[in-house]
Amino acid sequence: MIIEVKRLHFSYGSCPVLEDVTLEVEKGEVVSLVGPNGSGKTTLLKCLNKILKPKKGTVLLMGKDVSKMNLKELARLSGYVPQNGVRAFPSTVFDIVLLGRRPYIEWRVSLRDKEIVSDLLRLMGLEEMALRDFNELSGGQKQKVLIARAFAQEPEILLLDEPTSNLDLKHQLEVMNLVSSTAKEKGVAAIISMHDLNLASRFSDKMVFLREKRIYAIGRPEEVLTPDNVRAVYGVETVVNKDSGRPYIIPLEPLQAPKASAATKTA
Ligand SMILES: Nc1ncnc2c1ncn2[C@@H]1O[C@H](COP(=O)(O)OP(=O)(O)OP(=O)(O)O)[C@@H](O)[C@H]1O
Repeated sequence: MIIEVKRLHFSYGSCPVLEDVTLEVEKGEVVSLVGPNGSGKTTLLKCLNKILKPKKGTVLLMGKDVSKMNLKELARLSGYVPQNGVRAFPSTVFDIVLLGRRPYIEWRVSLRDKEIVSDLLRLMGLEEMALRDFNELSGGQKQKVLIARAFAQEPEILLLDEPTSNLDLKHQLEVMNLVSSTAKEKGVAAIISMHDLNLASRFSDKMVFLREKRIYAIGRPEEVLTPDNVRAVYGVETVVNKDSGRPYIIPLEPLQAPKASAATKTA
């Protein structure tokens, strides 16, 4: 098992956000974290990457307690792409992606480091902007550069927080295909928070539904992407279509909130 989360609890101050979260991810598995706004997806990813410290429970990466790892060790193991792109000092796209090699660079950048970066820029269609200032890119372009940086780390684990939120349809598919093929070919374990349930269904081996601080459902998309689960987690009626292999949903209507009482209306 590459990732093992055991009975994790997390609070911001006195406000609990995650309770009793247990999760296992194997080599080569792509797991999507889904759930409404504020359900704790980002918080969970940050606990996995030692950015946040859980109140209780453990996170083991490759069998080792993440709280006992130093930053270099963690960076070799895990590539994290935050939700809202970072602002960097003026630096080129090439140099930002090269930062992903930092855990491996001892005295100076090697030819191999540069080749890895060039290959990734080509693979992700970023070659033409290699010498542009990162801060001048569009939101989607920045997102792709940060994903390339995470890949440059050659990690065993990828933690991606809404990696496709700023991407157009074609780039969404390109990035998700890249994550999926890297997972399968290199045995990387990926945990990805997402809002697009259909994209999650198409590319994940497992989906994790978070609701009210806890895991509400976990399993293969065919098992858990059901109208009942979507209603319970999001409060939306859906039709689930299964005619193309993986299930995909067609949202109908949000469930009606209880009608306001006469007293409330006239107040
Ligand atoms: N730094 C913080 N301090 C206090 N509360 C926070 C902090 N960051 C997040 N929260 C709260 O923790 C809860 C979970 O937030 P989190 O960002 O993990 O959710 P999410 O599922 O990633 O949401 P979204 O889908 O909107 O990105 C929310 O109620 C949020 O308001």
